[in-house]
Amino acid sequence: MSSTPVISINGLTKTYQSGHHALSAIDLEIQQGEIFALLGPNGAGKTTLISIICGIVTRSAGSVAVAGYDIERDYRVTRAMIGLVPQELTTDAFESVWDTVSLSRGMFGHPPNRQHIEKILRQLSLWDKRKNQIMTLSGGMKRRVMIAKALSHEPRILFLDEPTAGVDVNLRRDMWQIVKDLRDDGVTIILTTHYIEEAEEMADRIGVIRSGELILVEDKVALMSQLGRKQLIIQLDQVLTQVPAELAAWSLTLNEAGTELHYGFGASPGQAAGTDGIGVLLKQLESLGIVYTDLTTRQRSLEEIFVNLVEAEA
Ligand SMILES: Nc1ncnc2c1ncn2[C@@H]1O[C@H](COP(=O)(O)OP(=O)(O)OP(=O)(O)O)[C@@H](O)[C@H]1O
Repeated sequence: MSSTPVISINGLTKTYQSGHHALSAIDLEIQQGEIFALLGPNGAGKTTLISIICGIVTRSAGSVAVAGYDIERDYRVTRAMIGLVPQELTTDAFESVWDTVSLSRGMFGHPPNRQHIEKILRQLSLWDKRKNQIMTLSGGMKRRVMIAKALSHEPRILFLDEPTAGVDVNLRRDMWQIVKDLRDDGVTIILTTHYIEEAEEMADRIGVIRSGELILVEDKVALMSQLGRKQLIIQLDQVLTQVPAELAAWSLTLNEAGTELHYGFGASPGQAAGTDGIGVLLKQLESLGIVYTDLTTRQRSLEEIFVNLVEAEA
């Protein structure tokens, strides 16, 4: 991945005519060739943000540049670089797959290019359906047509607004593969999602948006290792009524039944670093005559991290 920002957003603010503040001073840079997932609850401002970049909604303040071009002053240039797959399916039901996708290319003023249309239809497994009317396709195939339409004018950047909302597990996995293949072709991808699993599976970076504020932007792996502390569960041979005072320094917690001690460790400040501390802890338990029957560790998932984050900010 190069470090050239393909999208630069500065102080972007949106207040709808109703007076609703949908976005507050968003600063964000999207790097060329990355998959960026915008995660947030309903009404957080995800669609508003991508609609502004795509020129569908006007900004109230701030600036957005795509490859250095301003999205309002140089609208035609920036819009031509962008493909948008909206949440709602918008296609003419009576048109054939081939005509729909070809027509979409023409709307961007591009001359016909049969080879390109064939390539994307094959890539999206739509080639065999190219003569079919859209209305005869399954929901999953219709979604693929939406992606094909968005790719028809060879955009450098593809926005996917909740690409897998309401689709079954198999199709979701197919979509993930399609998105990764597109990234391998050099397309920068920005997707919005409610599904943490989706961000965890696909994204290089994750932005969390809540009530119009971007509360976090982080590399996925770094995010998971910074926040994803591990937990050691010590199964006890006896029932304790409380954590022994001698172990106070370890910030242990006892489960309700008194049969398990829980120890959080990892990269968080103030905690014993790494796994070295565990050996010391276990020796100390032994010296206190506390017998354990089993040890397990678990890593927090991005889902837990996300829920904690949104709750902490609330
Ligand atoms: N045209 C509009 N006029 C007034 N308010 C709007 C308009 N469009 C969106 N909003 C409000 O702005 C806020 C952000 O909406 P937005 O669609 O960007 O959220 P979202 O994060 O995409 O939500 P979802 O996950 O439900 O799609 C919401 O409170 C919404 O009701």
